Amino acid sequence: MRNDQLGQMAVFRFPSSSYDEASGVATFDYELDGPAGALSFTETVTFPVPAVAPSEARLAAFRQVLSLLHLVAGVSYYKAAAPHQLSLPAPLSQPVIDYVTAVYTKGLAEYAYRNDLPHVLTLVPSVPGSATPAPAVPELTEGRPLSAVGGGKDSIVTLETLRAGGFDPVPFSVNPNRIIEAVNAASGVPALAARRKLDPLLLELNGLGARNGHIPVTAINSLIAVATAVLHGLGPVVMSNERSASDPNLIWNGQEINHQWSKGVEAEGLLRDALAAHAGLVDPYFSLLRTLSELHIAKLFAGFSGYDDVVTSCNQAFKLRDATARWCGHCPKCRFVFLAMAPFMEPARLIGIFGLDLFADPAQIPGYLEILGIDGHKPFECVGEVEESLVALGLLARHPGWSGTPVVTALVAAVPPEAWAAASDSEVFTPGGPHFVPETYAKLLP
Ligand SMILES: CC(=O)N[C@H]1[C@@H](OP(=O)(O)OP(=O)(O)OC[C@H]2O[C@@H](n3ccc(=O)[nH]c3=O)[C@H](O)[C@@H]2O)O[C@H](CO)[C@@H](O)[C@@H]1O[C@H](C)C(=O)N[C@@H](C)C(=O)N[C@@H](CCC(=O)O)C(=O)O
Ligand SMILES: Nc1ncnc2c1ncn2[C@@H]1O[C@H](COP(=O)(O)OP(=O)(O)OP(=O)(O)O)[C@@H](O)[C@H]1O
Repeated sequence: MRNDQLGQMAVFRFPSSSYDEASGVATFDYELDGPAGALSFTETVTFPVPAVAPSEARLAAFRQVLSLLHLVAGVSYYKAAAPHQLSLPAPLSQPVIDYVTAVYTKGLAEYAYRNDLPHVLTLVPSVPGSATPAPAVPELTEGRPLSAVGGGKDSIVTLETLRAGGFDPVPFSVNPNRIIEAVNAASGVPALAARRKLDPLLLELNGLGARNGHIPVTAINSLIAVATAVLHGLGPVVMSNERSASDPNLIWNGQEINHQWSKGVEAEGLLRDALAAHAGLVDPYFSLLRTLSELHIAKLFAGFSGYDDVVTSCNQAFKLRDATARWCGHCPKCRFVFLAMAPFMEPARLIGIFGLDLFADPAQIPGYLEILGIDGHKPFECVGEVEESLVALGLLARHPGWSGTPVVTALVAAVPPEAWAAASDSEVFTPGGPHFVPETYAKLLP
């Protein structure tokens, strides 16, 4: 199939899905169709098979979560062509339609912006009828929490906070690579894992120049985590998504473009409502760190030195091919995390974690000016708010170990007086904003 044929695709469909209880393999089929012909894709997710067979009620709820995952995981294949029609396969309740619509519009907003495809922002799926919401079944989400581990500082803070609070969390990851495995080993807690495999045809089409871009991967990982928790008789899925994940990078065509949309609080609320309506799950998913800034989380992370040799937040280390061993040292996320951790660590410790000293290298200055809001817009990466970066820099200017370094010196001189005035320590270290943390867990937060 040539690239211009892909451009003519008119509709994206969800032909079928299946689940094999013995092997734990779920299969999700997708189809792009248009005047130049159709293309079919199959994605598989292999769930850990529970030692004890789940009850009928649990299995029924699990299958409902799988049917939602089928819809959401389609974004990877939809984006290869971005047709105007999204044809959902079955009657759905309104909260599910709302969530799926948001995943394909707001979750793909960065992709739409970068590929200049404004129609994606206003996509309206076609649905063959409406379904009645499921009755609530509270016992399906009572149990040990499942703590999603991505290998970075945030999920380590969550895992350790849950442990310290006596919640006995089960670490869980999708496609754990050697970094996540090393983090799990450092925690000493036995972990669960699911394996997700993209259809190789997608990568082939990418190679031929198909449309490509960012997808709301947290939405997919979250649903795989919820499905695993339900299957294994565990409690809520606890995420580590911070306050700043809800902040857009820019406005385009009157709509917010947020690289981290599926980590934001709007996505969290919509997903919770969809899981309640579709599978009867009560409080199945929340982010423990929702009210905290990235800087606050970095401060908490500094209290857990047992992960220094393994923690890695750089996205380059999580590519399917040619991944870096740990921190790449030259992306916005590396810059931001180095800046956020530095006020709370002596140079030797932080340089040990990263394997290099970003503040010794003047070539890092232009990238830092973006993060500080002095140049360009907030980078399309998981970085904190401009205010947090300014507060961190203010702390570094007074830090004996860091204040005289070439990068800190240059950045302190570059920040205009009005920017310093707008940055307030108290806001950054005061938890705030909307969240869905249940009462029993909220007491764990500072
Ligand atoms: C690791 C990474 O940043 N990947 C993005 C990158 O992909 P790249 O081509 O450099 O390498 P691969 O990750 O190996 O992917 C190969 C292609 O496969 C497709 N694909 C991959 C995963 C998936 O779930 N669906 C897919 O369709 C895609 O076509 C890849 O080209 O650039 C891509 C294009 O811009 C991005 O789509 C890749 O992003 C991954 C889905 C990914 O895992 N990204 C996370 C690191 C990420 O962005 N996390 C956000 C969370 C935001 C959210 O709302 O969820 C964050 O940390 O802020
Ligand atoms: N492979 C994965 N499997 C399960 N959950 C994941 C995976 N990758 C990320 N997550 C979860 O998704 C959320 C967003 O991921 P993100 O990469 O921002 O977090 P992180 O790795 O904990 O920390 P950092 O921001 O330092 O990278 C977090 O709650 C994280 O635990």
